[in-house]
Amino acid sequence: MAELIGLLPGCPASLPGVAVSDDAEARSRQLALVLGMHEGRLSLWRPGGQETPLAVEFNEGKQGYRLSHERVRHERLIKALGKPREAQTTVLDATAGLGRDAALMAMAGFQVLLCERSPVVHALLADGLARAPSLAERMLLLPCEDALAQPTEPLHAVYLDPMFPAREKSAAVKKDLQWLQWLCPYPQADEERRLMDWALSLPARRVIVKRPARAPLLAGRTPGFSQKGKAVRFDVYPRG
Ligand SMILES: C[S@@+](CC[C@H](N)C(=O)[O-])C[C@H]1O[C@@H](n2cnc3c(N)ncnc32)[C@H](O)[C@@H]1O
Repeated sequence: MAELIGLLPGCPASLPGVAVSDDAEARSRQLALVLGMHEGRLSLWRPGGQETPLAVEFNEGKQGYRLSHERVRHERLIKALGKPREAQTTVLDATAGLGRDAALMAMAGFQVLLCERSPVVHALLADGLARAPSLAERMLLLPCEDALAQPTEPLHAVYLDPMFPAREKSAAVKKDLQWLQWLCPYPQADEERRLMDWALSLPARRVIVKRPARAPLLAGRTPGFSQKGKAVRFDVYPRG
């Protein structure tokens, strides 16, 4: 599907898509989405659409609020991570997406390695990090091709948040989530199993999996315990 994205002037080189000169051309070629610079940020939007373009922004709005130092320790994800052993504070976020969860972990004091396999999402994330230098000191975005690589350094945790189909009834699924769903296909059962096996094989003290509250277990694996919220839960697989 990625070839249906229009790439406006100013996009990073070598992204999958078709070069277009402006929004009007993207619309006339019936492209579903365009990527380009909007208000100084690399952004994704629907050609001719009224929605706010999607960009990674760590400093403003709801995300900026969630990232205040006082707030992050109340986040379930941070509780699921538990206390790191001294000098072993690195978390590998293997499904980084727009980096929201990774930023929470970084604000809580972890060093976060980020993998993202979608080149377009990777480019949005890289752009957001370039505009948030103090956060970027604790968030290292690995090259796109390094997804599912084999890090050798001891990790505190591996974090997985694979795509999961939105609930049928939520007609109000936000546009940016819809666009992300369009860019990043849902994993098939065998891919979920590979992802989980890979995560469990890494030198980490725990694997944490984010799921919608009522979703089945990832790859059918029973966790040691879960941090449950109304909408999502974090399944924790301690590794000793
Ligand atoms: C639900 S989103 C993650 C959202 C993220 N936790 C956040 O806070 O923004 C899932 C992301 O994982 C990525 N992904 C899925 N499988 C992957 C893999 N094997 N390696 C790297 N990224 C993967 C998808 O491209 C998608 O961007």
